[in-house]
Amino acid sequence: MKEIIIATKNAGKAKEFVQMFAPMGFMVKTLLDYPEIEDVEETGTTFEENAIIKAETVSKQLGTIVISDDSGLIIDALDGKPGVYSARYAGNGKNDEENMTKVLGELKGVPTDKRTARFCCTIAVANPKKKTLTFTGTCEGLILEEKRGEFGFGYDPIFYVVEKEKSMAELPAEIKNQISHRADAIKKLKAQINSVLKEG
Ligand SMILES: O=c1[nH]c(=O)c2ncn([C@@H]3O[C@H](COP(=O)(O)OP(=O)(O)OP(=O)(O)O)[C@@H](O)[C@H]3O)c2[nH]1
Ligand SMILES: [Mg+2]
Repeated sequence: MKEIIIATKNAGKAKEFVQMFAPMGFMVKTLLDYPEIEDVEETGTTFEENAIIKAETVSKQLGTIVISDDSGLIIDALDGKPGVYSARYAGNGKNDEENMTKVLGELKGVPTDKRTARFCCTIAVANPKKKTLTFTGTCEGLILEEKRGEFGFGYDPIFYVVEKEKSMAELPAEIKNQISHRADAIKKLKAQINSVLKEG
């Protein structure tokens, strides 16, 4: 079976990579399968920089092709925050609930038309023998005033997808995986998958 290694410890992302790559016959491995690999520090200021740092660091250690995903939420009324700090917006070690509570507090009183936001995802593919490639996807939406829905992960319960009239967490995985920022980036990656996964 063909195998891809995703340099992530985020179980929500890992599940979506499995859902989107298993139908193509890929076995997806993540850093949960490589406990010896230490956390990679995300020192970049953009999704692209962080995606490249994660993929290249792990690719060097494993000596093989490694794919990473750096993603997050950009909120216009907060000048683009939480952005690359999405995972740790409420502080290091804080969780999705605390991050959402912080965002909702900061947007209190902001009217609907000013609550525009987008999810962004950059996937990097690092190959020890080639230049690193990146693929970026986005998904537009609005930030709700309260959480809705139980599916997905991260900020999905407060992210409203206008054309579906539902929060991202109210959409089943099959739908999220057609419209999300990650789906958009993965579509671009899949279009070049054979050359991307060539070792030499
Ligand atoms: O509602 C959401 N739906 C999504 O589809 C989604 N994708 C990303 N995010 C948020 O952005 C952070 C990424 O930060 P991030 O790329 O550094 O990942 P991470 O630190 O969680 O894991 P790793 O891949 O670095 O190991 C995550 O924690 C989430 O808060 C999402 N939220
Ligand atoms: Mg991270």
